[in-house]
Amino acid sequence: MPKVLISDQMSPKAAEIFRARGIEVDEITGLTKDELIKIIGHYDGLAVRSATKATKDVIAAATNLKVIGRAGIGVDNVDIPSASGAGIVVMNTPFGNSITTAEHAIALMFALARQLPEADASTQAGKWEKNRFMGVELTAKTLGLIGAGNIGSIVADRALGLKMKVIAFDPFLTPERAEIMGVTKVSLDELLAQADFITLHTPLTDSTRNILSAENLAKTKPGVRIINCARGGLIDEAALKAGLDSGHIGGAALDVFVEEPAKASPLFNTPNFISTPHLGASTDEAQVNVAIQVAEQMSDFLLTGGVTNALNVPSLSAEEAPRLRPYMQLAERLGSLVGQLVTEGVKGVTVEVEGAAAQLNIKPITAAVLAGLMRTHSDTVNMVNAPYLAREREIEIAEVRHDRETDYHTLVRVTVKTPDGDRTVAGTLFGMTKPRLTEIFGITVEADLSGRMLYIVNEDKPGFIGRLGGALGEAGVNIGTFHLGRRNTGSEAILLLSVDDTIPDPLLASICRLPGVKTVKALTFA
Ligand SMILES: NC(=O)c1ccc[n+]([C@@H]2O[C@H](COP(=O)([O-])OP(=O)(O)OC[C@H]3O[C@@H](n4cnc5c(N)ncnc54)[C@H](O)[C@@H]3O)[C@@H](O)[C@H]2O)c1
Ligand SMILES: O=C(O)[C@H](O)COP(=O)(O)O
Repeated sequence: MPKVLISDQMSPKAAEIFRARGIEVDEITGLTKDELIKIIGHYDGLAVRSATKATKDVIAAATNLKVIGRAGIGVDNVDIPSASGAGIVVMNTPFGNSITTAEHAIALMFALARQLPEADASTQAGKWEKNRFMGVELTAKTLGLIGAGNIGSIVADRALGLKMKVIAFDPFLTPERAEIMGVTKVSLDELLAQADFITLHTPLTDSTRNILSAENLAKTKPGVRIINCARGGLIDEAALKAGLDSGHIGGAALDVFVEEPAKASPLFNTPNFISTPHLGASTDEAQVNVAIQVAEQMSDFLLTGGVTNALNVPSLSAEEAPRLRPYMQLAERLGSLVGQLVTEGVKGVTVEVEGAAAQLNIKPITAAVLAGLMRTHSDTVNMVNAPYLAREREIEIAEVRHDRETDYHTLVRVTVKTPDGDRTVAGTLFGMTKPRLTEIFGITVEADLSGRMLYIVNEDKPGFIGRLGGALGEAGVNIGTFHLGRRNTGSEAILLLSVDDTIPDPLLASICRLPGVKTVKALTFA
């Protein structure tokens, strides 16, 4: 039974779903890094929000971990390259808390416009400072969105409802999408110059870090009010403090900080500054949404292989998974076959699908080919990390879907480009479930690829099979199955035998010395 650790505060719905699906769950929050490292090896899945840091060290200790699920959007607390390298799927729940976070941004915009926290504190202190808190209307003001994805779009929709004009800077926003959203696409400088309110809704990346730098803050309209419910690090906090102190910035509301938890910040107690402790996603509705979603996604993956919202592996629905599984097995074996037979450096891999296979999601098939191919050289390769390792090794990957009639109902063909030329193998599924080799390096050979096998290329001359059988028999090696193919009569033949025992090296050497033998290779398939 798979075992999952929930290491951050999460709606009880998550644990309920795991248990209902037959998965064992431990809920242990507030773990230190060392405590997490000590126990993570026991788990197949780790469910987190933003408090748990799934760092390189944690991942190195996670010897059984297969999936990390983020109940929320931002995955900057998960070292994805390390997870990919370790073959761990990382998934998030990209929409479950979007409305809630957008509403928090709008709430902070109202709070800034009317200085609600300060007015509240003053009133409750018995001061009744009616003249001190003069606000501004939102109607007809310009809201500048930096980032117009899921959350930015919802903020735009709500702001348009408030009769604001909305402009957006987002390099990936198409003019068509901007029109549908009812916003004007602008450059960053135009946004800085025009916006009365600026709200940030981008991830923290190299291109967004300090996007509101001292230089950019200086380009904003005097009195601008700024909201950040996305990620700490998008705004230069020292420059923001200076802008608030000088009065150039009329107000700022931060839900997120460079250092979290932010227990001491120079921004605290600055006039016109509002803060909340990373509450963007904190509503009952959003937390139930993300908890249900993460638990369903992780359970699907652990129980059926279905992949949804993964950041480091192609998606594969729970319905697709059972149909694709035999193909992935076939693909993995074809990859493994070429991986074991091709010794020269692999420069490229082409995966072609024909017949029924051409109707399927090709990405997982390719990932399985690469996993099989590279597993020959590494025990830690799997479908998750194989495409990354291939890219790292500068292996060119191509995928081709054929629409033509074939001899087989369904076919997967793998061609590996090597310095000595292309090497192609192909296979089909018997009864749509059983992987079966159909072609090896241009020669038709039908065989199961499983267990221990012996691959031999020899001159197609009489007497060879008898001599080979004799050599194996004398060494006490039992032949399970025997498959034969040849290019032309009397030319080159290929023999694929399944054998019950490991073939010792001296026996391989003596088979190599049999007259007419060109190549001998012992193969193993999972
Ligand atoms: N405060 C919270 O509790 C909370 C809750 C949910 C999400 N978030 C954060 O909000 C952010 C946005 O979430 P989302 O769901 O809208 O993400 P999203 O991926 O749907 O949208 C992000 C947008 O940013 C744009 N973008 C990327 N680089 C950019 C750049 N250099 N300049 C301008 N735009 C750029 C992208 O094109 C995209 O449209 C994420 O960082 C997420 O982690 C915070
Ligand atoms: O990216 C997110 O989803 C938010 O930052 C929410 O984080 P939280 O789950 O820790 O509240």
